[in-house]
Amino acid sequence: MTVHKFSPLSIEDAAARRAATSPYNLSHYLRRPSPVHAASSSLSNWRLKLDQQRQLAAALLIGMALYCGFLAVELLVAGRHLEGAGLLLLMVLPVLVVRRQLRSKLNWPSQLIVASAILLLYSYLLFKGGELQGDVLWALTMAPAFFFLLGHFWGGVCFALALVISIVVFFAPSTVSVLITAPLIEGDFVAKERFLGVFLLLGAYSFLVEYDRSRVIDSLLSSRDKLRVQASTDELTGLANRHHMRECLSQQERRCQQRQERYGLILADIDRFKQINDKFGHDCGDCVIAQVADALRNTLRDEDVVARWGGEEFLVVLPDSDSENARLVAQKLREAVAQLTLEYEGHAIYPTLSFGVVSGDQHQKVQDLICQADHCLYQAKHKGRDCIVYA
Ligand SMILES: Nc1nc2c(ncn2[C@@H]2O[C@H](COP(=O)(O)OP(=O)(O)OP(=O)(O)O)[C@@H](O)[C@H]2O)c(=O)[nH]1
Repeated sequence: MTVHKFSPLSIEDAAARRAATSPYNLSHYLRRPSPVHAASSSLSNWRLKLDQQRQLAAALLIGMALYCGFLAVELLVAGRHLEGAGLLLLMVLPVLVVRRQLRSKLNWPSQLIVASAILLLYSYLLFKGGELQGDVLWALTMAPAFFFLLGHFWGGVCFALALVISIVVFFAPSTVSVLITAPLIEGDFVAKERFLGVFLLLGAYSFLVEYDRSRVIDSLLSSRDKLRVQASTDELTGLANRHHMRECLSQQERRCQQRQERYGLILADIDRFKQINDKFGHDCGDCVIAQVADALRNTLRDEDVVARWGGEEFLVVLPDSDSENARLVAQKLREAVAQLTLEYEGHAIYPTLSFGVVSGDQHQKVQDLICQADHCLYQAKHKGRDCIVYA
C-alpha cells in the first residue's frame, strides 16, 4: 500500500503544487486522444480538409491574378501604359482579398503554385523589359509580393532566386539571351545597380515586416492555445474542469446519436470531506482532493475523461462502454482510492469515495443521466459511503 505523506501547505507549497499541476504541465492530459476528443478531432480534420481546399482555391486564384499580371506586362510592353498599369493594380485586389481571407499560412502545394507564378511573372517582366526598358521597374513590385504571399521563409527563398535571375540577366545576358526579347538596359551599369539596390531594400523591408508579423501571429496563437487549456483545466487537480466536461458531454451525446453506442457516466464524491477540512484545515483538504484526482486519472483509460465536477466531486465519462464496463471501472476506481493512505502531520488519512454509476444510449439525454447518477450517489451516501450504486 502506498503512503503519501504531506505537511500543511505553505503558500510556496501551494504555489509549487499549482505549478506542478498547472495547465501547461498537464495540458498533455487534455490533449490525450480520447473518443470524446476524437469526435472533436474528426471535426477539426474536416475543417483542415476544408482549409486545404480553400488554400488550393486561393493559390489558383492568386495564380490567375498573376496571369493577369502577364497580360498587363504585354500591354505595358506594347506601350499601352494606362491600361497595363490599371490591369496590374486590378490583379493586386483579388490577391489582397484572398490572402486576408486565409487564416493559416499556405500549404506547400499552394505555396509552390504561388511561388512559381510570382517567379515567372518577375522573370517575364525582366526579360521583356518593355519599351525603353522602363517597364522593368514593375518587377520591383514583386519584392513585397514574395514575402506577403509566401511568408518570411519561403518568400526569402523565392526572393533570393529572383535576385539570382536578375544578376544573370543583368550581368551575363548572353547565358539567357535566347529568352530575352528586349535585352535590358544594355551597358547602363549604374541603372542595373540601382535597380538591384532598390529591389534588395524593398526585399529587406518586406522581410522584416513579414518576420515581425509572423512572430506576432505565432505568439498570439500560442497564447490562445494556453488560454484554451487554462480555460478547460481545473487549477488544483489538473483535471478537466466543469466547463470542459460540459463540452465533452455534448460531444459524447452527439457521437452516441451518430454511432448508436452506449457510454458510461460515473459521479464520485469524497466521503466525509468536511471532517478532513475541519480537522486538518483547508490546505490539507486541497491536497486530499489532488491526490484522489491523481488516483482517478491514473486508473482510467486514455479515452476516458474525468473532471472535477464540484468541490470534492468528480465526473467520469466512459465512451463506448456498456453498464457492465461502467461497473468494472467504478470498482477499479473505488479500489484505487481505498488503497490511498495519506499522511498529514503524523495523522493518517484514508479517503474513500461513494459512486453513482449509469449507462446511457442515444435515446437518453445526458442531463437526465447526470441526474440519475446524482441520485445513485445520494443512495450510496445513505448506504454508508465507500460503495457503488448503479442505476
Ligand atoms: N479544501 C477544500 N474543501 C472544499 C473544496 N470545495 C468544497 N470543499 C468543502 O467540502 C465540504 C463538503 O462537505 P459536504 O458536502 O457536507 O459533504 P461531506 O462532508 O464530504 O460528507 P458526505 O459527502 O456526505 O460524505 C464542504 O465543507 C466544503 O467547504 C475545495 O476546493 N477545497
